[in-house]
Amino acid sequence: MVLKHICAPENGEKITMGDDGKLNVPDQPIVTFIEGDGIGPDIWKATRAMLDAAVEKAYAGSRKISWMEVYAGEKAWNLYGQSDDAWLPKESLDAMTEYLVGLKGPLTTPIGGGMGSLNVAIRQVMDLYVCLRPVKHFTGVPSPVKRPEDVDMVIFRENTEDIYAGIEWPAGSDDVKKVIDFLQNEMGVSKIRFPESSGIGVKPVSQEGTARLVRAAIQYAIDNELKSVTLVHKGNIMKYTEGAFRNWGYEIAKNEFGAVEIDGGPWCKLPNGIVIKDAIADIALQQVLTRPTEFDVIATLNLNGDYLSDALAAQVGGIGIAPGANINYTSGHAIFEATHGTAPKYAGKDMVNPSSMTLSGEMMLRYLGWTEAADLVLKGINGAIAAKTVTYDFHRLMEGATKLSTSEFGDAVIAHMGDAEHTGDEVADQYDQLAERFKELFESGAEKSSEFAATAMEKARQQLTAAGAFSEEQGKNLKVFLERDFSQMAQTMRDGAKEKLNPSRVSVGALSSLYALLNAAGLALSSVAVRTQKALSCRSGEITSAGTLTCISCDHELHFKKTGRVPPCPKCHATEFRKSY
Ligand SMILES: NC(=O)C1=CN([C@@H]2O[C@H](COP(=O)(O)OP(=O)(O)OC[C@H]3O[C@@H](n4cnc5c(N)ncnc54)[C@H](OP(=O)(O)O)[C@@H]3O)[C@@H](O)[C@H]2O)C=CC1
Ligand SMILES: O=C(O)CCC(=O)C(=O)O
Ligand SMILES: [Mg+2]
Repeated sequence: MVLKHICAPENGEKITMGDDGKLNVPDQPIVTFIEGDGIGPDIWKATRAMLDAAVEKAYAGSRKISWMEVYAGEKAWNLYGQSDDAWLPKESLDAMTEYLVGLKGPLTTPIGGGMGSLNVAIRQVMDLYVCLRPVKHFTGVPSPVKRPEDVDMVIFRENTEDIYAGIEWPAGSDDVKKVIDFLQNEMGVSKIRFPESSGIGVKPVSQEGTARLVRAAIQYAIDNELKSVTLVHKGNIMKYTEGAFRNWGYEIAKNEFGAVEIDGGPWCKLPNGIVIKDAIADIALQQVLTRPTEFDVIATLNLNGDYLSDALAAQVGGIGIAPGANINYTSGHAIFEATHGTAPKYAGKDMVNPSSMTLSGEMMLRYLGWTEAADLVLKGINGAIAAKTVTYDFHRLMEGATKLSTSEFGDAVIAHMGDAEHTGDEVADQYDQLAERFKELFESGAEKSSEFAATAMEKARQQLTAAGAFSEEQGKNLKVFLERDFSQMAQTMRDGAKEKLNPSRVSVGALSSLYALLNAAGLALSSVAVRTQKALSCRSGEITSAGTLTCISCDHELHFKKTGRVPPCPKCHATEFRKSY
């Protein structure tokens, strides 16, 4: 590809899509970015610093993003010669297509005339058919509703069709006269109230477009073990577009996912219990506010999705913390961007909340499989909000908060990435503390043997007991659990089953410490005593690190995302479990 203004970074490789439908992500992937108009440069600068810091902290230099700037909007217009096609240069579209994944700032769209939306153009040209917008409350964020924590939804907005397709003609133009003439004389339309002064827009909604959107939404609900998918439409009025969306949506659920109707339909249920239902858009807008717990995944058309995403964002603290992604799950192309626009009155003031773009970056890291870095971004944002160090939008609604600029907030988030982990359960926190101290002591010693590991673990217990972290007896119990998890994990890794360790869980608590230690020590710890299966099993009441516990009696699985206390089996009440990762 010959590039005029875009410079491919010297270091870095392309992300590609494999034949198996999975992304191949090198350790130094080239990721495109568009700064954007208005507040775009402010939030991009802070976001880049936060994402780079998270990646550096998570992977200590073994992974790094090679950012490549591509141009759109005002910056492109100035750079590419101030012509009509300079707003979104072809080479920018080509580069975003070639490099697959990007992060984008907001772009201005004039109202009531002028060029069409560049944002919509990127989605259409790259065929990014899903606009994915998760809406979730962060503890401590001010909200106008009583229970913002009840809002935990993901919007799947169709991104390439509907009235957003940009097929429209202005009132009085020759084109609109032709269209109205055709409608009246060829199609027998008599319902255009003021034909002489009407503008006309066209709303294409296809079966294929609906199917791929709804398919992605249902798959997401399955992958994330959610309870329902709601098709939101205005199909009572717009029967052959929005009504068809609803009908095609149900067909996909039945034909591709084995859904069966509940009580004669149209609601239906997948074999795993996920309910597929629908709601007319006006009442849906009320119900997401009054009964948010009844919505998990919302699959909807382009315009409805646009309205719903800003309205829902308000319930969890506003548009300053509303991330999003535009994705084609088949080709792998994905451009991540905030839900909000260019907020021109704040442009260049280093004032607005960058979280919307940073959380879009967090979604991007997760999309790349860089879960540990994504978790650190969340940890940093949670930490900054918990410390009440926030930007103006939250500050104006929070008691006793400190107001930070965009860049200062970014620095605060980076600082909080290093906070100690807390599980919320005191004993689980003590266990994580013991694991972390054990790791530190082991790493600081020159010797890397299993004997030294045993010494370091005992020393960690003694030090923390002396420091008052727990009692003598608690410390002894915790050490038994830690020894068990350590041996179990060493065995998993010794069996060459490192890949069985789900990386999304490895970054959490004791599991993270043990993983880092065993990963670094390698074969030196291969002689950690192999215990009997009995001694390696976990029992109800004990503490254990993140992982999967399988009931020895009925094979029911419990998925621990962080360190916690083992409960009795919720299915058969047995008390003994096998652990895996
Ligand atoms: N994907 C995209 O690129 C999008 C582009 N746009 C375009 O953006 C332009 C401006 O649109 P507009 O309707 O003003 O909507 P905006 O989303 O740009 O801004 C509206 C208001 O939302 C609040 N806000 C937005 N971003 C932030 C942030 N990061 N932190 C805190 N508060 C924030 C501000 O509210 P307050 O003043 O109350 O603090 C702001 O005045 C238009 O040209 C539009 O077409 C719009 C949406 C998406
Ligand atoms: O393209 C635009 O200017 C606005 C788009 C928008 O509001 C959105 O995609 O949410
Ligand atoms: Mg919008």
